[in-house]
Amino acid sequence: MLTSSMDLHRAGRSRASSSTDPAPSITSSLELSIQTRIFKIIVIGDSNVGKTCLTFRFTGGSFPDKTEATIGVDFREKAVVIQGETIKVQVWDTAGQERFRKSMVEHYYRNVHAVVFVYDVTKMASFRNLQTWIEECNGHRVSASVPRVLVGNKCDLVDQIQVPSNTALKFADSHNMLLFETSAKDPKESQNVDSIFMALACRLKAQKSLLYRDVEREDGRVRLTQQTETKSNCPC
Ligand SMILES: Nc1nc2c(ncn2[C@@H]2O[C@H](COP(=O)(O)OP(=O)(O)OP(=O)(O)O)[C@@H](O)[C@H]2O)c(=O)[nH]1
Ligand SMILES: [Mg+2]
Repeated sequence: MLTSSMDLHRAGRSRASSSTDPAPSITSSLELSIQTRIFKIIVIGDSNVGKTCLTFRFTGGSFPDKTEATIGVDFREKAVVIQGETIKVQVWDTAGQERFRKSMVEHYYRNVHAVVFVYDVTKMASFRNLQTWIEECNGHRVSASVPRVLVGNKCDLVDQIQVPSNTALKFADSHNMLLFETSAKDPKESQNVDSIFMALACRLKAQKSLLYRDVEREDGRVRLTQQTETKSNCPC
């Protein structure tokens, strides 16, 4: 799992103060946690469409040399600044293979803030299967107000494209989703990959104020309870 710059920053601060007085260190670390909003974004789609590579490109800024099928889920995080506010984008890179995801599905959809559906532009079957992924999402009571986007990946394989852009666009329109066609592999597309997650983060910031109010302790761990309220439009 990658660590966000916010995590490093937070760890640094708490280490610095803990050498003199451990009590303020715990307090300031907790205050920072409370102040930082977290947007949970899940990435869904067939196995091999490039979910891991896309999330790696966004959070790590590169294309992984080698990937293996994701088992369960991999968490990746990135701190982004939107209109002066630092927000932690928590990306859930889910498993596409049924055998590696079945025990995790409930966790994927719980308290999700946005959904990214991915298909492979060189595999028509991965595009057709989107309907099944959308049904699974709807079946887990994900509210219609949760933003969803469609991503056609592997656009660098120009000679192998099977899913025409206009077909994908029609599908996206009919499901009220934005369409991004991109490549996790092509470094020239990296800004486009970033814009998928940034567009969602901006939209979420405009929609909601996720306030972390009630701090509970459970099994020795601190759990932050979130509350949602409406906010003004984001000009991003
Ligand atoms: N040419 C090209 N290959 C890609 C791209 N993105 C991913 N791949 C390749 O596609 C294969 C699968 O990528 P992954 O990111 O592991 O796929 P996944 O969707 O996470 O698969 P699961 O974890 O099994 O669900 C790997 O061999 C990647 O190198 C891309 O944009 N272009
Ligand atoms: Mg994967």
